[in-house]
Amino acid sequence: MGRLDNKVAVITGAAGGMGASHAELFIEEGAKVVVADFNAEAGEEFAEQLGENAAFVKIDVSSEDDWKNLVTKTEELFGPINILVNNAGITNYESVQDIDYETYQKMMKINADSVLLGMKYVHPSMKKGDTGSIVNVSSLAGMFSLPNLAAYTSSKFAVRGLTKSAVLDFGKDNIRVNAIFPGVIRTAITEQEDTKKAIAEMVNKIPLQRIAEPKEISNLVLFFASDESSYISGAEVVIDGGLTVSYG
Ligand SMILES: NC(=O)C1=CN([C@@H]2O[C@H](COP(=O)(O)OP(=O)(O)OC[C@H]3O[C@@H](n4cnc5c(N)ncnc54)[C@H](O)[C@@H]3O)[C@@H](O)[C@H]2O)C=CC1
Ligand SMILES: CC(=O)C(C)=O
Repeated sequence: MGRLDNKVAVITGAAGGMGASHAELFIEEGAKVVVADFNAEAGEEFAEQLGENAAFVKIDVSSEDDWKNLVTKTEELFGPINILVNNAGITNYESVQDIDYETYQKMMKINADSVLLGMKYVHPSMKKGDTGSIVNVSSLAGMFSLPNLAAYTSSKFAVRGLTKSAVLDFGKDNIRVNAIFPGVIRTAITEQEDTKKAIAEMVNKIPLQRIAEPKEISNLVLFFASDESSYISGAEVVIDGGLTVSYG
């Protein structure tokens, strides 16, 4: 028996990075998975690799119309949604004084507004089942700021706030909402040329002395997605190899 048997899951940003790792694990555990991403080429290929229990649906997570379409398509393919992982996100390494307003707004739309839209439009579908689970992906930068991360930090603090609001608003529908706060994980985001130096400096400070692999985050997401966490809502779990001990 899988830990997600009979569950329908939507994972945003699942064409690559951590989202793809979550999708693989969810499929192994018996879920039906919608790989939701705006990278259609990678997303389609990946969903095909995952097999008949996966499908790709194109979405720009900052578009209201795309969310409506995603919910309709998911229900047509697999039925009502039980699990939503709001994972898609982008980074920007600029300071408060240097960032231009347009870039700031784009970051907020993709990283934060997307979480509001996802929860808002998936909620009616989740209510059709007995229970639901939403996992919102913040970051260490949703707990503490780091230099030159003005927009990213704002957006990830917003994810934390939106999670708290949804815990209160969705509890009566037996929908649980939790947030995770990853540290430094090996994906395209941390491999970018312009960020390598900053990332290396962070990794030096990690008590476990290494970067994390995506699968290590997927194990936590799986726990929140499954019924094993049936009485957990509003949890905020930092998963960072101990890095934030020295921030607190
Ligand atoms: N990699 C890291 O060290 C950390 C990452 N995070 C967060 O984890 C989440 C996943 O990050 P990674 O896997 O590292 O990133 P990634 O860059 O490897 O993957 C992100 C995925 O999101 C998709 N995406 C980007 N914008 C989109 C949009 N507007 N609509 C739909 N899909 C979109 C991309 O196509 C890509 O498939 C993000 O929210 C990120 O902020 C948080 C803490 C640390
Ligand atoms: C990319 C990110 O969220 C970091 C390094 O905190």
